Amino acid sequence: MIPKALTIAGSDSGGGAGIQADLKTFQELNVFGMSAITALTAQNTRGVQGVFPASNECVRQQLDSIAEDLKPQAIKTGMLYRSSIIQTVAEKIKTYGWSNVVVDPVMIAKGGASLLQKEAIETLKTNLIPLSTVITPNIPEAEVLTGMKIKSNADRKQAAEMLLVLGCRSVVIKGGHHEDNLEAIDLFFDGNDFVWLRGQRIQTRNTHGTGCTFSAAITAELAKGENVLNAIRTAKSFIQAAIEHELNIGSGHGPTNHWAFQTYRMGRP
Ligand SMILES: Nc1ncnc2c1ncn2[C@@H]1O[C@H](COP(=O)(O)OP(=O)(O)O)[C@@H](O)[C@H]1O
Ligand SMILES: Cc1ncc(COP(=O)(O)O)c(N)n1
Repeated sequence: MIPKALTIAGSDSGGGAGIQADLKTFQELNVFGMSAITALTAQNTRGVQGVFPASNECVRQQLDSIAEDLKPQAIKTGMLYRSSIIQTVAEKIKTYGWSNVVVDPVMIAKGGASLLQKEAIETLKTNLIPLSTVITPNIPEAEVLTGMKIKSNADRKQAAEMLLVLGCRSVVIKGGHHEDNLEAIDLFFDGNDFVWLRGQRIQTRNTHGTGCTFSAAITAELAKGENVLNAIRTAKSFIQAAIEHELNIGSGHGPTNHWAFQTYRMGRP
């Protein structure tokens, strides 16, 4: 069976984050990618110039069209923008019984633009996170979701425990925003074990779309039937290669290199 994955997210016209990063990542991991677009953004490596959200009906119909004909073995959510879109997505996940749900709680673009309305945070917590297999907040997102400051490793563990109480089955709190300048370390927790996933920190400004790419790689591996921790380990290796082998595209925060994992880690077939 061909593994198929669905991304429910925003479009990044610059090609480095959002739907575009997700589909490129699925493709690189040999997974057939599908998409439901929640918002169009006018965006490049310098920032977000415009946000044009889709109607609820538009999101609903995309999800129905996919579900009626194609069965994704895993799905991810990225930019959802407003509360009613989150509600629509949560309803459809339940209606279609979709499993292997990765929720990337995208809130703010690296340049500072808001990709999620403030009043939608509560809906994310109550409607969508309880349906998820894994959520992948960065440190600032984990702080918003828990209401606590995260500085030390002990803080991060405590935040992971609090996030599990929201009803997700597991969590990875990503360390890209941590002040450690030698390593980028992510923390996985599933209610039993804490696992620290370490990687060398690359000194670069080309980190546009790292979070999208990381969660898409987890989704692709889940679609193939991998368990959550193995999926996260592969995703960590995928994003490490994508940051390390930088492309230097654009004059701002450039995209990561989505073909680096295949080319340098796996060797192209
Ligand atoms: N400079 C870097 N060098 C190596 N890995 C990084 C770097 N920045 C982020 N990462 C990794 O990329 C992934 C995405 O993390 P992060 O940047 O925190 O997410 P987001 O894009 O949501 O803010 C994580 O696995 C993180 O450890
Ligand atoms: C449409 C869209 N979705 C998500 C992000 C977040 O990007 P990042 O992965 O760098 O946090 C973005 N900039 N644009």
